[in-house]
Amino acid sequence: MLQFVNFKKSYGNYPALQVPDLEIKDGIYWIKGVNGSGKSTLLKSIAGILAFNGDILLNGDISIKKQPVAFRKLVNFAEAEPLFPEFLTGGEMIRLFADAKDASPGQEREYIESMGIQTYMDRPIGTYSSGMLKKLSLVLAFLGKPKLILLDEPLITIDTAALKILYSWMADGYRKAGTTFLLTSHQALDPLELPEAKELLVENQTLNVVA
Ligand SMILES: Nc1ncnc2c1ncn2[C@@H]1O[C@H](COP(=O)(O)OP(=O)(O)OP(=O)(O)O)[C@@H](O)[C@H]1O
Repeated sequence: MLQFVNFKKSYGNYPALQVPDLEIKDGIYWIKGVNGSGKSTLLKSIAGILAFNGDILLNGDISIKKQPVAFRKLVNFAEAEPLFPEFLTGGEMIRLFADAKDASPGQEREYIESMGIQTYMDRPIGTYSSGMLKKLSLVLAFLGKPKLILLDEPLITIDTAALKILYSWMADGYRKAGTTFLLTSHQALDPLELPEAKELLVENQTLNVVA
């Protein structure tokens, strides 16, 4: 589902991450690695936020370099510490994303209600707490018909009820829609909630599938 071809990301002279040749099959993947190993660099590169050398292909033929719009329509990303324009309301942000990602009519309403964030959708994002912001960013990450959802530290700052909802969205996304998930987390995923989760390890400036 995701293929790295001579992938190299450097910051100046520092070679942060290299993945010469690796294919990741459909699934739910927990990306592990110590602080500074390159997990966020990996997700931001796949999301098309960071420039890098080499290529990343989706479903064997959609290249992030050659078909960036098609690629990014199918890949959604929630950042570890999301930053949105503070003057926009959550509802406006969601409508923007729903439009850009071709969400089906009413899809955003289902996610808003499921996460229970409808009460503050008309408030400017600048007034949100970190957990409120995180919930908004998680809703945005599920809009449209993504083939791949990247979640950077999705488990931090959200309350236990929201955590359960996130797990159920992921399980449904994978089992019913065949969406692949790559998520980083310094805390363990609940094996009862996501028994199919496999591990990827970022270590020594590269990425490996854990057997
Ligand atoms: N903008 C940048 N400029 C220079 N170096 C950077 C930049 N962003 C990240 N790095 C470096 O790249 C390496 C990987 O950073 P990255 O943020 O991807 O790690 P991480 O695994 O996500 O870390 P953490 O678990 O602490 O969030 C680190 O050595 C970091 O210092």
